[in-house]
Amino acid sequence: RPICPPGPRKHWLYGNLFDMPYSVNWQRLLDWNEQFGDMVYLTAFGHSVIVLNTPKAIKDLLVKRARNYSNRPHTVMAYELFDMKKSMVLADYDDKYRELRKLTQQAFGPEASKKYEGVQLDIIRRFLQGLQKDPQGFRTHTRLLVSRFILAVTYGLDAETADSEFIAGAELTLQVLTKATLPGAYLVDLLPSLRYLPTWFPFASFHDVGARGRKLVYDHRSRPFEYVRQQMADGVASPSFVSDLLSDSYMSKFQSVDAAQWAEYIKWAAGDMFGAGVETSFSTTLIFFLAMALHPGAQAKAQAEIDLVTGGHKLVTLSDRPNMPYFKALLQEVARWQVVVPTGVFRRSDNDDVYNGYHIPANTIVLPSIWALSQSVEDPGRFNPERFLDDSNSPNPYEYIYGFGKRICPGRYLADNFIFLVTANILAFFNVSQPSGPLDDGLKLPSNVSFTPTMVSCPEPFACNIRPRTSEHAEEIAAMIA
Ligand code: HEM
Repeated sequence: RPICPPGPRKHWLYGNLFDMPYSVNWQRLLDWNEQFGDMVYLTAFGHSVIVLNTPKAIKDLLVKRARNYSNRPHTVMAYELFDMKKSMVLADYDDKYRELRKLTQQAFGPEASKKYEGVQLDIIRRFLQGLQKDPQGFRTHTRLLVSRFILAVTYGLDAETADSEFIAGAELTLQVLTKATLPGAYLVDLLPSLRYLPTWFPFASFHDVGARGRKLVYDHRSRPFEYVRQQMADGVASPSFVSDLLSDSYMSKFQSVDAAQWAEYIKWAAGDMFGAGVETSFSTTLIFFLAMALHPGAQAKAQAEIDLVTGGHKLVTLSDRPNMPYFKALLQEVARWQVVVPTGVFRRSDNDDVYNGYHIPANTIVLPSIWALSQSVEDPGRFNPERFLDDSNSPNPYEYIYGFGKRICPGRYLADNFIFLVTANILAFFNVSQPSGPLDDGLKLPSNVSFTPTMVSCPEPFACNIRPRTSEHAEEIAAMIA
């Protein structure tokens, strides 16, 4: 029988428990990559994890052998106790998932995504005004921006409704879910047999956490969904993921279940979008601010290009995009320079497998190291948009930052348009630079920022100066919304 792939030395009692890459240790990932190559294998208490470090290994397993590697890990807390097996992000790769996923890809596909440009620009105008009034609060404004964006495309909520009723609840659910989906965050996930302990048993407090989490998830998936249903019944619903998928043209495409069941699937899929879309888009926008504060030369080049294309005094729109090759390269470099989902979203192998002569046991957690791919260019630490000006030079980050194969991010076209519109309009109207005065408590200099070691990795709080480019720009921003 073939042996498992190589990996760090195992302790006689707890194996690789403390090596498990559930939080991102950049240096360790780099060392493993150099030491073990394509695949790194870790094991503890009967759980195994494989980190895939090369495009070839990722493609061979996650794409070519998709049938075996398209499920997610079943954590006791999130998957079972919170009932997240109903969600799209954690659902098993079965017929129901495939059908729902196909329709989601249509609803958020390249063509369909364009219809959200108007609502995205509305939200961006408010964001630019927020930045002008309170530039130091750029992190808070960015969070509000991306939350409004996701609630607008998922449920068609306008900014006022989203702010007043739904964002706080969605944020709270996201916090609780983020912890629960991390394999091993709760003892019950390391020792799943604990879940059979009765609720009154000491150490069984995870039952309470599970029951509270389940209620929270159910509430915050139902409320915005029911709101849209009511709006549809009243004939006033804006276009959105939910109103599209509940419409007759989509309903008729879904073969295997009745209307009530279909509505339940859509409710759960819609509830996933906040968790999947907010943190990723938030982090990407912050990384953009960081890159611009640190690289004034790249910023000036991008602004010169924007001015040439738009005349310098109007909102950048998607139609401007084909004429902005430098900005395209700059966004590719932002995406590569600091990837936001460094270890991918975990997968699970269904059956035993053999790859390159190595045994991969069934139920292994599989991590495609998006970070390793981002580092496989010349001088990876250097922020250098020029590397993407000649398309053939470096692998295109959009081929890995959104994941792989059957579970590749279905929000990628929406996210891509949105990130373009947000970042191009920041530079159209503002200069971003290093802070000049003393720093507020808890803030770092852009040159000194570290990134959270979480599945979606985000820059820690940092300071930067954000000022309208000229007094004319300042007036234009102020006039964007009366
Ligand atoms: C810059 C922004 C984004 C990045 C970098 C990103 C990245 C990713 C990655 C790496 C995955 C895992 C794919 C895999 O398993 O191979 C994923 C999954 C997913 N993303 Fe995104 N994403 C972004 C924005 C969004 C947005 C805006 C939405 C929704 C509107 C979204 C919805 C989803 C969903 C639902 C999944 C789960 C798909 C499944 O399991 O079938 N993402 N994303």
